[in-house]
Formats: sequence, C-alpha cells, structure tokens
Amino acid sequence: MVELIKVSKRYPPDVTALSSVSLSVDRGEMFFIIGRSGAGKTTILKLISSMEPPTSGLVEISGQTIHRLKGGKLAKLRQKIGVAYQDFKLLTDRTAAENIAISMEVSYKKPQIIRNRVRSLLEQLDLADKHDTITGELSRGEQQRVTLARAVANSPTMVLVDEPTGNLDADTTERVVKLLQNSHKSGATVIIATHDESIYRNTSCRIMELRQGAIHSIVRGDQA
Ligand SMILES: Nc1ncnc2c1ncn2[C@@H]1O[C@H](COP(=O)(O)OP(=O)(O)OP(=O)(O)O)[C@@H](O)[C@H]1O
Repeated sequence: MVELIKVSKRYPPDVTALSSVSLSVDRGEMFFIIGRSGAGKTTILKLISSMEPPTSGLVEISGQTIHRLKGGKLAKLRQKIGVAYQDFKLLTDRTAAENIAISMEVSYKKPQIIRNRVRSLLEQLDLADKHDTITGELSRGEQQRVTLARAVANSPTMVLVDEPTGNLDADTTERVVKLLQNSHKSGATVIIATHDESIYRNTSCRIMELRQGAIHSIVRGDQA
C-alpha cells in the first residue's frame, strides 16, 4: 500500500528531517511510528499524504508515485486518505458536527447517513454534547478528537494520525485507540505517529523507531 524508497527530506535552509528511509506498510496494516521530538515522524506522514514532496527518493501509494500525480488523480487519492495532524486545522467558525460531516459531503453521501455517522463518532469520542458547539470554543483535547473523527468519518482506505492522544486523559485515550482500531478492523491502513507509549504498549502491530531522521528499528509490538 505505502512504499518509501530511499526517501530523504531536507527543509530549507539546511535541516535534514529524513535521510534515505525505505519502508513498506501493507494494505490494512496498523503501523506505529515512534521517536523523540524532531526525529522525523510528522515529516513521514506529510510525505505519505503528499503535503510535502521528498527531496529525493520515491513515495508510492498503491503503486503510484504520489508526488508525480496532479489535478484530478491527486485529488482522488487524497479523498481516500484521512489525516489528523496537529496543524491540520478545523474550521473554527463551524460546529463539531459540521467539521466532521465535510469529508462525507464532498463525496455526496446521503444526509441521513452523514447525520448518523457524525452522531456515532461524537458518541464514541465522548463528545455527544458538543455536536452543535463551534469548534473554536472547544478545548484542545476536544478539537483533537473532532479532527480525528473528521479523518475517519468517510471510511478512508488510509488513516494518518499525528499524536492522537497528546492532550488526553487515560479514559479518553482509550476511546481514541478504540476508534483507530475500529478503522483498522474495517480494513483501513492506519499509520500513527506518537510519543504515547500507552497506545502501543500492548499492540502486536509493527512499531518503527526513528532516530534523527533514520530508521533505528522496526519490531513487532509483542517483542518490543
Ligand atoms: N517546515 C519546516 N521547515 C524547517 N524545518 C522543519 C519543518 N518541519 C519540520 N522541520 C524540522 O525537521 C525535523 C523533523 O521534524 P518532524 O516534525 O518531522 O519531527 P517529529 O518527530 O514529528 O517531532 P515532534 O514529535 O516534535 O512532532 C526537525 O528538526 C524539525 O525542526
């Protein structure tokens, strides 16, 4: 599903965020990226979602080199990817429900299906009472959960998540993990960048550790 081949990324003027990273993530796999702050986790996610081009190397999704895609083809691919990034902003003058509904509206889902899906996601994330709240008035942890709900709402084939539990207590963290596991169970490829050991401690999925922009190790969770 995702293939990185000798991918390097430099940001101007001279920051090397990733150097010669090669990696395959299978279709339907749940995959964790860990590493210290600045190790390159967010950069990998941005390359996979084609928000940043690699400086060298290839990033392929389902056999397509994504930084060579343009126009309609790129838009079509992006529709299949749900992203929840720290700097991927919500529309702060719209309600939580409206923000979550957006990805389904652009793919012309029926209003009743959208309404049910939005309510169900808000309930799963303990946000049922925030349905009609403007997201600008939500706490950071609540906004983070709305971002996640928006990412998974349209059942994308791939979900990319950056620090999904950074501002959350243990109980809410568990709800977020369950939501991501449900996405995974329904067939999505789920890639999660995190510092939060509690969310990968008991996993049997693969965990990749980045150190200073390079792969330090990739292990199965139960051997970690
Ligand atoms: N837009 C940018 N311009 C310049 N340098 C950048 C940019 N984005 C990231 N960097 C740098 O690239 C390196 C990797 O950053 P990245 O955000 O990928 O790390 P990270 O592992 O996600 O960190 P964190 O856990 O703190 O989010 C860091 O040194 C960072 O300062």
